[in-house]
Formats: sequence, C-alpha cells, structure tokens
Amino acid sequence: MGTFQIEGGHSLSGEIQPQGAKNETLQILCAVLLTSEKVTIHNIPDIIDVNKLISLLRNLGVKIEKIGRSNYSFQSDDLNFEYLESEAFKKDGSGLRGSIMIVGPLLGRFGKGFIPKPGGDKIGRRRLDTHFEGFIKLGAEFRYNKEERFYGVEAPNGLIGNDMLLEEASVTGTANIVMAAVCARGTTTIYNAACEPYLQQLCKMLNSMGAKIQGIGSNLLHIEGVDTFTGCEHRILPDMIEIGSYIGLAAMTKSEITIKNVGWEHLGIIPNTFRKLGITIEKRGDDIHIPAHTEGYEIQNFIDGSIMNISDAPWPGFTPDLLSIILVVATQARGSVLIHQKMFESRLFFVDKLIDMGAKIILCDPHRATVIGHDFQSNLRSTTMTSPDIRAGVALLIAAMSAKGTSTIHNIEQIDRGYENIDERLRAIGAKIKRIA
Ligand SMILES: CC(=O)N[C@H]1[C@@H](OP(=O)(O)OP(=O)(O)OC[C@H]2O[C@@H](n3ccc(=O)[nH]c3=O)[C@H](O)[C@@H]2O)O[C@H](CO)[C@@H](O)[C@@H]1O
Ligand SMILES: C=C(OP(=O)(O)O)C(=O)O
Repeated sequence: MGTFQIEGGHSLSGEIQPQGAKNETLQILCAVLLTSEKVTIHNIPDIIDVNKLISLLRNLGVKIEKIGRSNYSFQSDDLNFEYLESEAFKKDGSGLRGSIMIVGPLLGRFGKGFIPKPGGDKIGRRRLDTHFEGFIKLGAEFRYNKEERFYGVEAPNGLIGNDMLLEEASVTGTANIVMAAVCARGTTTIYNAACEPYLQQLCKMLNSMGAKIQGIGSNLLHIEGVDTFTGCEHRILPDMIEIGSYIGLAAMTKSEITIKNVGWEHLGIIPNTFRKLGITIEKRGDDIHIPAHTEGYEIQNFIDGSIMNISDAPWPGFTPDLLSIILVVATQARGSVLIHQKMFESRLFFVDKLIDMGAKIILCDPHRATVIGHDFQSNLRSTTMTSPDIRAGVALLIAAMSAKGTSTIHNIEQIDRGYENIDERLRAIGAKIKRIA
C-alpha cells in the first residue's frame, strides 16, 4: 500500500499541464478491438487504470507498440479468444471499471463478448443493466453466472439494429452499446444516450473508422451499421476531472496557478460551478489562470437568498467525479453550501476524515452533506488517513496541502489510478509531498 507524506501550508505557483483524460482513454482503447487495421492514439495518460487496460488488451492478443511518451499503436488482427476463458482474464477484467467496454466491440465484431464483474471505485452500487439491456435489444443472448459474477453475451448470427430508450444515461453503457450498434445490420437509435465530451470523442473516432453515427453531442444517437472498420489516428482530450482538481487545489492553497491547454470548449459547466464557490477563473487563450485567493473566496447564494446547492447530473450537468473536490474546497470558503451527490450511494463517507481534520460538515444522509466554510479563520489539522476512492483521495490530498503540519495518506494507489505522477508534478510547482512507500 503506497503512502504520501504531505507538509501542508505552502502556496504553489506556476504552470501545470493536464494529462490525457482517463475516462476517454478507457473508451478509446476498447474501440481498437473493432478493426484489424492499425489504430494510433496520442496523449494516453500513464496511470494505473489505463496501463491495466493496455495489459488486458495485450493478453487478448492486440499488438501494441509504444511510439512516443504517450502515444501508442494498436492492431487487433489476431485475437486470442482462449484468454477470455482464462483465470487471468477474470483477474485482469475485474481490476478496473473501464474493462466492461471491451464487451460491445467484441460482441459487434465477433458475435460474443464476456467480462467478469468489473472493478473501479467502491462508491456504491454500480449496476450494468443498461449495458446488457442494450445488447439484448440488438438481438444478443445474455448469460450471467452468479457464482463467478461473470457476464456473457452472444449473437452468432450477428446483431440487428433497433430503437432503444436507455433507462439511465450511463456513460460506459452508452459507449458499449454504440460500439456494438455500429456493427449491427440496419439502423439503431439510442435515446437518453450519455453525451459527455468523451462519448463524443468516441463517436467521432468511430466515424473516422467508417462508422455512421449522427446526433453526436445530443442524447439521441442515430447509427447505421457498417460491415468493416478501418484504422485511424485519435488524440485524447485533456482530463477535465484533473483540471477541476487543480482549480480546487489552487483556491484552497491560495496559489496562483495556470492550467495549460485545458480544451475550454469541452469543460461545460465545470468552470462556472467553481465560480459559484467564489473562485476566480480567468480564461487566457486555452489556459485557465487561477489568481492567488489571498482574501479567500465566498460562496454565492441563489437569487432568492437561499443556500447554494451543488449537485451532480448526467452531462451537460455537473460531473459526480468533481463533487468531492467541490466539497473539500468549500470547507475553507466564506459561507455554506449543500453538496448533493445524487448518482452514487457511498461517495460522501470520506467527509469523516475532513471532520477529523476540523472541517465543519454535517453528513445529512449518504447522498447529502452541508459544508460550513471556515473562511481560513482556522486551518485544517494534519492527520493520517487512507484514500477510499480516486476522487476522495485527491480531495484528501488537497485538504492535507492546505492543513497545518504534516499529513499522511495511505492507499495512494487509488490516486495513481487516475492521476499521472501527481507527486512529481505538484512538487514542480512547489508542493511538499513525498512518496514514502
Ligand atoms: C470509467 C468511467 O468512465 N467511469 C465514469 C462513468 O462510470 P459509469 O459509466 O460506470 O457510470 P454510469 O454513467 O453508468 O452511472 C453512474 C451512477 O450514476 C447513476 N446514474 C447514471 C445516469 C443517470 O441518468 N442517473 C443515475 O442515477 C447510476 O445508477 C450509477 O450508479 O461515468 C460516471 C458518471 O459520470 C463517472 O462517475 C465515472 O467516473
Ligand atoms: C469513478 C471513477 O472512476 P471508475 O468509474 O473507473 O471507478 C472516477 O474516475 O472518478
């Protein structure tokens, strides 16, 4: 179990470049299974989840070449289907959430796809019904082995396009169904599709491989199935969750930071949501500049004077992955805010650790927490804590960097799942952070 030791109370300053987006990369990597031709992908982040998926693809027989620091080529021209029946696959597949998205392309191209119950953050129930209901609508037969928690879909005679209305705008579910539907005979429409930028990126990539997807960016996708796909080149967007994490980090440590090349047009409601906490965010070309908040930051009220409420919603709503960051930053704001995590059931329990550090938070129920900001009148106290999930881990890291004294965070593998070399990159702008195990 890895550990960070953080000496808090230091302001940072300088420039930081966001990595390629974890959640886009996981979708894009699965799409390489659709073609026997070479697919080249740029700006792949060097993080645990992505490296696990790359290794799974390699074990599945995909030929993988690293052609630059963050650039790879993939060729799926001779897959090893025996691997899908092996114990090694059960272990590899259950190591991350994103692995679920190999099922759609395998089902579409080869008529069968399997996956063990995927891993990922333990943040409450994370069912897969939307994925499999979609495959069934396309004509696949579904099997589930309860003992082994192993899912399978088969369509030996190929998939047939259909109209479907998804029960939830599931991100990985939509990606999975799209990658199957592009191979189906005839037309598929997917209503209530997730439409976040990474899904848009996936659809654009698929179109550049020969797919015929319309409605990209909306929640109604129209897909004409095609028989074959060509290779392509694709570049991963900057990671919006990492960008949001740096905005929060800058404000809470009163640091002046420039976040470079953020891809503003893909950030949606994220900058304005941080502005509701009173954080100044300047657009400088494609960079975000955060001035040092030496006078603190004040949470806005609603127009009628009622208390601010920040909650998650499917895109273009606010991503649930940044609510933990919003929550920790609010602990030093002037004013109060209600954080409402609607999607996940166990993602707010980490507030116990912040309360231990002296933060004023009332956990109303598993989905809602009220934060009463300190306005920097009192510092958080340093402590020893364990990172429960990827975003709570970074929220705790931000808390530790703003706290008085030296804190220890265990289980930093959770952070390394999604943040490339975070200690080294933060040290480069002045953080006192050591990886001690
Ligand atoms: C690898 C990956 O890309 N992971 C992301 C993906 O996970 P993932 O695709 O697994 O998440 P889903 O979009 O399927 O749903 C997440 C949760 O939200 C609930 N839900 C979802 C849609 C909806 O309209 N209503 C609703 O309540 C679901 O029941 C589920 O509990 O999307 C999540 C939601 O943005 C992010 O937190 C994850 O980081
Ligand atoms: C919840 C997340 O990831 P995953 O879906 O991979 O567990 C996340 O990135 O915040």
